[in-house]
Amino acid sequence: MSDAPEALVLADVTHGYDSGTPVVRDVTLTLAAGEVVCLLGPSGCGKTTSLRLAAGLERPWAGPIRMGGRLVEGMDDDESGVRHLPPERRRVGFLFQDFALFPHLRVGDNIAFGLKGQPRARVAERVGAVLAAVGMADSVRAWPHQLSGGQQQRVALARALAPNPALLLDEPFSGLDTSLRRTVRDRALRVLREAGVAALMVTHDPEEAMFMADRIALMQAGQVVQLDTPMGLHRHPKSPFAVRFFSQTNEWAGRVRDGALDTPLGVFPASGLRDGAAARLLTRPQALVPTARTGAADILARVVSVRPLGHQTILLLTQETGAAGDLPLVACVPGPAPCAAGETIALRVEPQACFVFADDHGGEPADDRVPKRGPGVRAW
Ligand SMILES: Nc1ncnc2c1ncn2[C@@H]1O[C@H](COP(=O)(O)OP(=O)(O)OP(=O)(O)O)[C@@H](O)[C@H]1O
Repeated sequence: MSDAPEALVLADVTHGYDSGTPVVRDVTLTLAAGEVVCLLGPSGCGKTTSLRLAAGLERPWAGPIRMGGRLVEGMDDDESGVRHLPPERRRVGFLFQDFALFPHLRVGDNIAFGLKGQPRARVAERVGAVLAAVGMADSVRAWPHQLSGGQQQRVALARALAPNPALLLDEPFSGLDTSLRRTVRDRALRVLREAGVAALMVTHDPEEAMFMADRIALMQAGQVVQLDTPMGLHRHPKSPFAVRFFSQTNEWAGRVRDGALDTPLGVFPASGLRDGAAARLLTRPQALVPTARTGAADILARVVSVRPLGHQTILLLTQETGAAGDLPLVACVPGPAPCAAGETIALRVEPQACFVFADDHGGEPADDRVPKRGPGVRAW
Protein backbone atom coordinates (compact mmCIF):
# COMPACT_ATOMS: atom_id res chain seq x y z
CA MET A 1 0.00 0.00 0.00
CA SER A 2 1.19 3.49 -0.85
CA ASP A 3 1.61 6.03 1.95
CA ALA A 4 0.40 8.83 -0.32
CA PRO A 5 -2.55 10.70 1.16
CA GLU A 6 -5.90 10.04 -0.45
CA ALA A 7 -6.30 12.14 -3.56
CA LEU A 8 -9.89 13.08 -2.77
CA VAL A 9 -12.21 12.46 0.17
CA LEU A 10 -15.86 13.47 0.39
CA ALA A 11 -17.31 12.61 3.79
CA ASP A 12 -21.11 12.61 4.16
CA VAL A 13 -21.41 15.52 1.78
CA THR A 14 -24.89 17.00 1.37
CA HIS A 15 -25.97 19.81 -0.92
CA GLY A 16 -29.03 21.35 -2.52
CA TYR A 17 -30.09 24.41 -4.46
CA ASP A 18 -32.80 27.03 -4.00
CA SER A 19 -35.68 24.64 -3.36
CA GLY A 20 -34.18 23.67 -0.01
CA THR A 21 -34.35 19.96 -0.85
CA PRO A 22 -31.00 18.19 -0.98
CA VAL A 23 -30.03 16.86 -4.41
CA VAL A 24 -26.87 15.20 -3.05
CA ARG A 25 -27.24 13.37 0.25
CA ASP A 26 -24.52 11.98 2.51
CA VAL A 27 -22.17 11.20 -0.35
CA THR A 28 -19.02 9.54 0.94
CA LEU A 29 -16.21 8.77 -1.49
CA THR A 30 -12.49 8.21 -1.16
CA LEU A 31 -10.17 8.19 -4.17
CA ALA A 32 -6.71 6.72 -3.73
CA ALA A 33 -3.83 8.32 -5.61
CA GLY A 34 -3.97 7.13 -9.22
CA GLU A 35 -7.47 5.68 -8.91
CA VAL A 36 -10.22 6.26 -11.47
CA VAL A 37 -13.73 6.41 -9.98
CA CYS A 38 -16.83 6.94 -12.12
CA LEU A 39 -19.99 8.60 -10.81
CA LEU A 40 -22.69 6.74 -12.72
CA GLY A 41 -26.44 7.17 -12.64
CA PRO A 42 -29.53 8.45 -14.43
CA SER A 43 -30.10 12.06 -15.36
CA GLY A 44 -30.66 14.33 -12.37
CA CYS A 45 -29.31 11.93 -9.72
CA GLY A 46 -26.65 14.41 -8.56
CA LYS A 47 -23.49 13.37 -10.43
CA THR A 48 -22.51 16.81 -11.72
CA THR A 49 -23.40 18.47 -8.42
CA SER A 50 -21.05 16.04 -6.62
CA LEU A 51 -18.28 16.90 -9.07
CA ARG A 52 -18.90 20.64 -8.73
CA LEU A 53 -18.68 20.27 -4.94
CA ALA A 54 -15.31 18.54 -5.27
CA ALA A 55 -14.17 21.28 -7.65
CA GLY A 56 -15.18 24.05 -5.25
CA LEU A 57 -17.74 25.46 -7.70
CA GLU A 58 -20.47 24.83 -5.10
CA ARG A 59 -20.21 25.02 -1.32
CA PRO A 60 -21.78 22.00 0.39
CA TRP A 61 -24.42 22.31 3.08
CA ALA A 62 -22.55 19.70 5.08
CA GLY A 63 -19.57 17.40 4.90
CA PRO A 64 -15.87 18.09 4.66
CA ILE A 65 -13.84 17.58 1.46
CA ARG A 66 -10.12 16.84 1.44
CA MET A 67 -7.67 16.72 -1.43
CA GLY A 68 -4.21 15.20 -1.15
CA GLY A 69 -4.59 15.28 2.65
CA ARG A 70 -5.50 19.02 2.69
CA LEU A 71 -8.85 20.25 3.95
CA VAL A 72 -10.36 22.20 1.06
CA GLU A 73 -13.91 22.47 2.39
CA GLY A 74 -15.34 22.33 5.90
CA MET A 75 -14.47 23.04 9.51
CA ASP A 76 -10.74 23.33 10.27
CA ASP A 77 -9.39 20.46 12.32
CA ASP A 78 -8.82 22.79 15.30
CA GLU A 79 -12.39 24.10 14.81
CA SER A 80 -11.01 27.63 14.43
CA GLY A 81 -13.05 28.39 11.33
CA VAL A 82 -14.67 27.13 8.15
CA ARG A 83 -12.45 26.69 5.13
CA HIS A 84 -13.43 27.03 1.47
CA LEU A 85 -10.56 26.86 -0.97
CA PRO A 86 -11.59 28.32 -4.35
CA PRO A 87 -11.30 26.04 -7.41
CA GLU A 88 -8.03 27.54 -8.62
CA ARG A 89 -6.31 26.72 -5.33
CA ARG A 90 -7.40 23.07 -5.15
CA ARG A 91 -4.68 21.69 -7.43
CA VAL A 92 -7.26 19.80 -9.41
CA GLY A 93 -7.88 19.81 -13.17
CA PHE A 94 -11.28 19.99 -14.83
CA LEU A 95 -12.38 18.51 -18.09
CA PHE A 96 -15.95 19.20 -19.03
CA GLN A 97 -18.04 18.29 -22.07
CA ASP A 98 -17.34 21.68 -23.47
CA PHE A 99 -13.57 21.38 -23.44
CA ALA A 100 -12.99 24.68 -25.31
CA LEU A 101 -9.34 25.53 -25.83
CA PHE A 102 -8.33 29.19 -25.89
CA PRO A 103 -8.56 29.90 -29.64
CA HIS A 104 -6.01 32.72 -29.52
CA LEU A 105 -3.31 30.58 -27.92
CA ARG A 106 -1.21 27.92 -29.60
CA VAL A 107 -1.46 24.38 -28.22
CA GLY A 108 1.67 24.74 -26.09
CA ASP A 109 0.46 28.04 -24.62
CA ASN A 110 -2.97 26.57 -23.90
CA ILE A 111 -1.25 23.99 -21.72
CA ALA A 112 1.25 26.42 -20.18
CA PHE A 113 -1.69 28.61 -19.09
CA GLY A 114 -2.29 26.50 -15.99
CA LEU A 115 1.42 26.48 -15.10
CA LYS A 116 1.82 30.22 -14.59
CA GLY A 117 4.39 31.23 -12.03
CA GLN A 118 6.66 28.24 -12.62
CA PRO A 119 10.18 28.56 -14.13
CA ARG A 120 10.11 28.70 -17.92
CA ALA A 121 12.26 25.58 -18.42
CA ARG A 122 10.02 23.57 -16.10
CA VAL A 123 6.91 24.73 -17.94
CA ALA A 124 8.40 23.74 -21.32
CA GLU A 125 9.35 20.33 -19.95
CA ARG A 126 5.88 19.74 -18.49
CA VAL A 127 4.12 20.91 -21.68
CA GLY A 128 6.28 18.50 -23.72
CA ALA A 129 5.64 15.63 -21.33
CA VAL A 130 1.84 15.92 -21.22
CA LEU A 131 1.57 16.49 -24.98
CA ALA A 132 3.68 13.38 -25.55
CA ALA A 133 1.44 11.47 -23.15
CA VAL A 134 -1.62 12.23 -25.28
CA GLY A 135 0.23 11.58 -28.55
CA MET A 136 0.28 15.24 -29.62
CA ALA A 137 3.97 16.08 -29.17
CA ASP A 138 4.23 17.42 -32.74
CA SER A 139 1.43 19.93 -32.28
CA VAL A 140 2.95 22.24 -29.71
CA ARG A 141 2.93 25.18 -32.14
CA ALA A 142 -0.40 24.40 -33.80
CA TRP A 143 -3.50 26.60 -33.37
CA PRO A 144 -6.62 24.92 -31.96
CA HIS A 145 -8.61 25.53 -35.19
CA GLN A 146 -6.02 23.47 -37.12
CA LEU A 147 -6.87 20.36 -35.07
CA SER A 148 -9.69 17.84 -35.42
CA GLY A 149 -12.26 17.45 -32.63
CA GLY A 150 -10.48 14.39 -31.25
CA GLN A 151 -7.10 16.13 -31.31
CA GLN A 152 -8.54 19.15 -29.52
CA GLN A 153 -9.96 16.78 -26.92
CA ARG A 154 -6.54 15.28 -26.35
CA VAL A 155 -4.99 18.72 -25.94
CA ALA A 156 -7.77 19.61 -23.46
CA LEU A 157 -6.93 16.46 -21.50
CA ALA A 158 -3.23 17.39 -21.52
CA ARG A 159 -4.12 20.91 -20.35
CA ALA A 160 -6.18 19.54 -17.46
CA LEU A 161 -3.45 17.06 -16.53
CA ALA A 162 -0.51 19.48 -16.65
CA PRO A 163 -0.71 21.19 -13.27
CA ASN A 164 -2.55 18.59 -11.29
CA PRO A 165 -2.35 15.41 -9.27
CA ALA A 166 -6.13 14.92 -9.61
CA LEU A 167 -8.71 15.38 -12.34
CA LEU A 168 -12.46 15.95 -12.36
CA LEU A 169 -14.13 14.99 -15.62
CA ASP A 170 -17.78 15.62 -16.54
CA GLU A 171 -18.97 13.51 -19.48
CA PRO A 172 -15.69 14.38 -21.21
CA PHE A 173 -16.26 12.20 -24.27
CA SER A 174 -19.94 12.75 -24.90
CA GLY A 175 -19.42 15.33 -27.64
CA LEU A 176 -17.44 12.89 -29.81
CA ASP A 177 -18.85 10.46 -32.35
CA THR A 178 -18.81 6.76 -31.46
CA SER A 179 -15.54 5.62 -33.02
CA LEU A 180 -13.59 8.74 -32.07
CA ARG A 181 -15.04 8.49 -28.60
CA ARG A 182 -13.67 4.99 -28.20
CA THR A 183 -10.18 5.97 -29.35
CA VAL A 184 -9.99 9.12 -27.25
CA ARG A 185 -11.34 7.24 -24.24
CA ASP A 186 -8.75 4.44 -24.60
CA ARG A 187 -5.98 6.95 -24.87
CA ALA A 188 -7.26 9.06 -21.98
CA LEU A 189 -7.37 6.02 -19.75
CA ARG A 190 -3.81 5.10 -20.68
CA VAL A 191 -2.65 8.64 -19.99
CA LEU A 192 -4.35 8.68 -16.59
CA ARG A 193 -2.75 5.36 -15.70
CA GLU A 194 0.72 6.40 -16.85
CA ALA A 195 0.49 9.76 -15.09
CA GLY A 196 -0.79 8.11 -11.89
CA VAL A 197 -3.48 10.79 -11.72
CA ALA A 198 -6.59 10.23 -9.62
CA ALA A 199 -9.73 10.94 -11.59
CA LEU A 200 -13.38 11.37 -10.63
CA MET A 201 -15.44 11.10 -13.79
CA VAL A 202 -19.15 11.65 -14.37
CA THR A 203 -20.90 9.50 -16.92
CA HIS A 204 -24.40 8.20 -17.50
CA ASP A 205 -23.09 5.47 -19.81
CA PRO A 206 -22.73 2.12 -17.97
CA GLU A 207 -20.39 0.72 -20.61
CA GLU A 208 -18.08 3.70 -20.33
CA ALA A 209 -18.00 3.37 -16.54
CA MET A 210 -17.28 -0.36 -16.75
CA PHE A 211 -14.43 0.34 -19.15
CA MET A 212 -12.84 3.31 -17.40
CA ALA A 213 -13.34 2.82 -13.69
CA ASP A 214 -11.37 1.09 -10.99
CA ARG A 215 -14.52 1.61 -8.95
CA ILE A 216 -18.00 2.80 -9.82
CA ALA A 217 -20.13 4.94 -7.50
CA LEU A 218 -23.66 4.15 -8.64
CA MET A 219 -25.95 7.06 -7.76
CA GLN A 220 -29.70 7.19 -7.40
CA ALA A 221 -31.75 10.17 -6.20
CA GLY A 222 -28.76 12.01 -4.73
CA GLN A 223 -27.17 9.07 -2.95
CA VAL A 224 -24.40 6.62 -3.71
CA VAL A 225 -26.35 3.36 -3.55
CA GLN A 226 -23.44 1.07 -4.40
CA LEU A 227 -19.70 1.68 -4.55
CA ASP A 228 -17.84 -1.22 -6.04
CA THR A 229 -15.47 -2.45 -8.73
CA PRO A 230 -17.07 -2.98 -12.15
CA MET A 231 -16.92 -6.74 -11.59
CA GLY A 232 -18.31 -6.43 -8.06
CA LEU A 233 -21.29 -4.45 -9.36
CA HIS A 234 -21.85 -6.94 -12.14
CA ARG A 235 -21.68 -10.03 -9.94
CA HIS A 236 -23.22 -8.69 -6.75
CA PRO A 237 -25.73 -5.92 -7.48
CA LYS A 238 -27.33 -4.83 -4.21
CA SER A 239 -30.69 -3.63 -5.58
CA PRO A 240 -33.03 -4.02 -8.53
CA PHE A 241 -31.86 -0.57 -9.59
CA ALA A 242 -28.26 -1.80 -9.80
CA VAL A 243 -29.34 -4.59 -12.16
CA ARG A 244 -31.69 -2.50 -14.29
CA PHE A 245 -29.24 0.32 -14.77
CA PHE A 246 -26.84 -1.92 -16.68
CA SER A 247 -29.20 -3.83 -18.95
CA GLN A 248 -32.71 -4.81 -19.84
CA THR A 249 -34.19 -7.35 -17.48
CA ASN A 250 -36.65 -10.19 -17.33
CA GLU A 251 -38.65 -9.87 -14.12
CA TRP A 252 -41.09 -11.90 -12.10
CA ALA A 253 -42.79 -10.87 -8.87
CA GLY A 254 -44.09 -13.40 -6.34
CA ARG A 255 -43.97 -14.52 -2.72
CA VAL A 256 -41.21 -16.41 -0.97
CA ARG A 257 -42.09 -19.98 -0.07
CA ASP A 258 -39.72 -22.36 1.73
CA GLY A 259 -36.85 -19.89 1.33
CA ALA A 260 -37.20 -19.65 -2.44
CA LEU A 261 -39.07 -17.82 -5.21
CA ASP A 262 -40.87 -20.10 -7.65
CA THR A 263 -41.00 -18.52 -11.14
CA PRO A 264 -41.59 -19.68 -14.72
CA LEU A 265 -37.81 -19.46 -15.16
CA GLY A 266 -37.16 -21.84 -12.26
CA VAL A 267 -36.92 -21.85 -8.49
CA PHE A 268 -34.39 -19.36 -7.07
CA PRO A 269 -33.07 -19.10 -3.51
CA ALA A 270 -34.42 -16.01 -1.74
CA SER A 271 -31.75 -15.77 0.92
CA GLY A 272 -32.44 -13.33 3.70
CA LEU A 273 -36.15 -13.06 2.88
CA ARG A 274 -38.78 -14.52 5.18
CA ASP A 275 -41.49 -16.86 3.94
CA GLY A 276 -44.47 -14.94 2.58
CA ALA A 277 -42.40 -11.83 1.74
CA ALA A 278 -42.97 -10.15 -1.62
CA ALA A 279 -39.93 -10.82 -3.80
CA ARG A 280 -38.81 -10.08 -7.34
CA LEU A 281 -36.57 -12.06 -9.66
CA LEU A 282 -34.47 -10.08 -12.13
CA THR A 283 -32.43 -11.77 -14.82
CA ARG A 284 -30.16 -10.22 -17.39
CA PRO A 285 -30.82 -11.12 -21.04
CA GLN A 286 -27.55 -13.11 -21.01
CA ALA A 287 -29.04 -15.40 -18.34
CA LEU A 288 -31.20 -17.09 -20.97
CA VAL A 289 -29.00 -19.34 -23.10
CA PRO A 290 -30.43 -21.20 -26.10
CA THR A 291 -29.54 -24.85 -25.82
CA ALA A 292 -29.92 -27.95 -27.97
CA ARG A 293 -30.91 -30.03 -24.94
CA THR A 294 -34.43 -30.24 -23.66
CA GLY A 295 -33.71 -31.31 -20.10
CA ALA A 296 -36.29 -31.04 -17.35
CA ALA A 297 -34.71 -27.78 -16.17
CA ASP A 298 -34.87 -26.14 -19.60
CA ILE A 299 -37.65 -23.77 -20.54
CA LEU A 300 -39.34 -23.60 -23.91
CA ALA A 301 -40.02 -20.28 -25.61
CA ARG A 302 -41.22 -19.12 -28.99
CA VAL A 303 -39.01 -16.70 -30.89
CA VAL A 304 -40.99 -13.55 -31.67
CA SER A 305 -38.22 -11.61 -33.34
CA VAL A 306 -34.48 -11.61 -33.86
CA ARG A 307 -32.45 -8.39 -33.76
CA PRO A 308 -28.84 -8.84 -34.92
CA LEU A 309 -26.42 -6.22 -33.55
CA GLY A 310 -23.25 -7.62 -35.15
CA HIS A 311 -21.26 -8.88 -32.20
CA GLN A 312 -24.41 -10.11 -30.46
CA THR A 313 -28.07 -10.83 -31.15
CA ILE A 314 -31.14 -9.87 -29.15
CA LEU A 315 -33.94 -12.44 -29.12
CA LEU A 316 -37.46 -11.41 -28.21
CA LEU A 317 -39.31 -14.46 -26.93
CA THR A 318 -42.53 -15.54 -25.29
CA GLN A 319 -42.88 -18.33 -22.81
CA GLU A 320 -46.25 -19.96 -22.24
CA THR A 321 -46.84 -20.03 -18.52
CA GLY A 322 -50.35 -21.51 -18.36
CA ALA A 323 -52.56 -19.53 -16.02
CA ALA A 324 -50.24 -16.51 -16.02
CA GLY A 325 -50.50 -16.26 -19.83
CA ASP A 326 -47.62 -15.58 -22.19
CA LEU A 327 -44.54 -14.19 -20.52
CA PRO A 328 -42.43 -11.95 -22.75
CA LEU A 329 -38.69 -12.56 -22.37
CA VAL A 330 -35.53 -11.03 -23.75
CA ALA A 331 -32.34 -13.00 -24.35
CA CYS A 332 -28.97 -11.86 -25.65
CA VAL A 333 -26.56 -14.27 -27.33
CA PRO A 334 -23.05 -13.65 -28.64
CA GLY A 335 -22.57 -13.62 -32.42
CA PRO A 336 -25.21 -14.38 -35.02
CA ALA A 337 -28.74 -15.60 -34.29
CA PRO A 338 -28.93 -19.33 -33.43
CA CYS A 339 -32.63 -19.42 -34.43
CA ALA A 340 -35.29 -17.71 -36.50
CA ALA A 341 -38.57 -15.98 -35.69
CA GLY A 342 -41.42 -18.45 -35.29
CA GLU A 343 -39.25 -21.30 -33.95
CA THR A 344 -39.65 -22.78 -30.49
CA ILE A 345 -36.32 -23.07 -28.67
CA ALA A 346 -35.09 -24.52 -25.38
CA LEU A 347 -33.36 -22.18 -22.93
CA ARG A 348 -31.04 -22.92 -20.07
CA VAL A 349 -30.97 -20.35 -17.25
CA GLU A 350 -27.59 -19.19 -15.92
CA PRO A 351 -28.13 -18.68 -12.19
CA GLN A 352 -25.24 -16.23 -11.74
CA ALA A 353 -27.08 -13.67 -13.91
CA CYS A 354 -30.30 -14.03 -11.85
CA PHE A 355 -31.01 -12.00 -8.71
CA VAL A 356 -33.80 -12.11 -6.14
CA PHE A 357 -34.62 -9.03 -4.06
CA ALA A 358 -37.34 -7.99 -1.65
CA ASP A 359 -40.04 -6.39 -3.79
CA ASP A 360 -40.63 -3.30 -1.67
CA HIS A 361 -39.29 -0.70 -4.10
CA GLY A 362 -38.42 1.40 -1.08
CA GLY A 363 -36.72 4.58 -2.19
CA GLU A 364 -37.04 3.93 -5.93
CA PRO A 365 -37.37 7.30 -7.64
CA ALA A 366 -40.16 7.94 -10.09
CA ASP A 367 -37.90 7.65 -13.11
CA ASP A 368 -38.37 5.70 -16.29
CA ARG A 369 -36.29 2.81 -15.06
CA VAL A 370 -38.91 1.67 -12.57
CA PRO A 371 -40.82 -1.21 -14.14
CA LYS A 372 -44.47 -1.96 -13.93
CA ARG A 373 -45.23 -4.39 -11.15
CA GLY A 374 -46.00 -7.96 -12.03
CA PRO A 375 -44.29 -10.41 -14.28
CA GLY A 376 -42.67 -9.70 -17.56
CA VAL A 377 -39.92 -7.99 -19.43
CA ARG A 378 -39.25 -4.33 -18.94
CA ALA A 379 -37.46 -1.68 -20.93
CA TRP A 380 -39.16 -2.24 -24.26
N1 LIG B 1 -27.87 25.38 -10.51
C1 LIG B 1 -28.93 24.65 -10.15
N2 LIG B 1 -30.01 25.21 -9.56
C2 LIG B 1 -31.08 24.50 -9.17
N3 LIG B 1 -31.18 23.15 -9.32
C3 LIG B 1 -30.14 22.52 -9.89
C4 LIG B 1 -28.97 23.23 -10.34
N4 LIG B 1 -28.09 22.31 -10.86
C5 LIG B 1 -28.69 21.11 -10.75
N5 LIG B 1 -29.90 21.22 -10.19
C6 LIG B 1 -30.82 20.12 -9.87
O1 LIG B 1 -30.14 19.21 -9.02
C7 LIG B 1 -30.44 17.87 -9.36
C8 LIG B 1 -29.16 17.12 -9.68
O2 LIG B 1 -28.60 17.69 -10.84
P1 LIG B 1 -27.20 17.19 -11.41
O3 LIG B 1 -26.88 18.07 -12.59
O4 LIG B 1 -26.22 17.14 -10.32
O5 LIG B 1 -27.56 15.73 -11.89
P2 LIG B 1 -26.80 14.78 -12.92
O6 LIG B 1 -26.90 13.42 -12.34
O7 LIG B 1 -25.44 15.30 -13.21
O8 LIG B 1 -27.73 14.90 -14.20
P3 LIG B 1 -27.33 14.83 -15.78
O9 LIG B 1 -26.83 13.44 -16.05
O10 LIG B 1 -28.66 15.10 -16.45
O11 LIG B 1 -26.32 15.91 -16.02
C9 LIG B 1 -31.42 17.94 -10.53
O12 LIG B 1 -32.71 17.82 -10.03
C10 LIG B 1 -31.18 19.31 -11.10
O13 LIG B 1 -32.37 19.82 -11.70
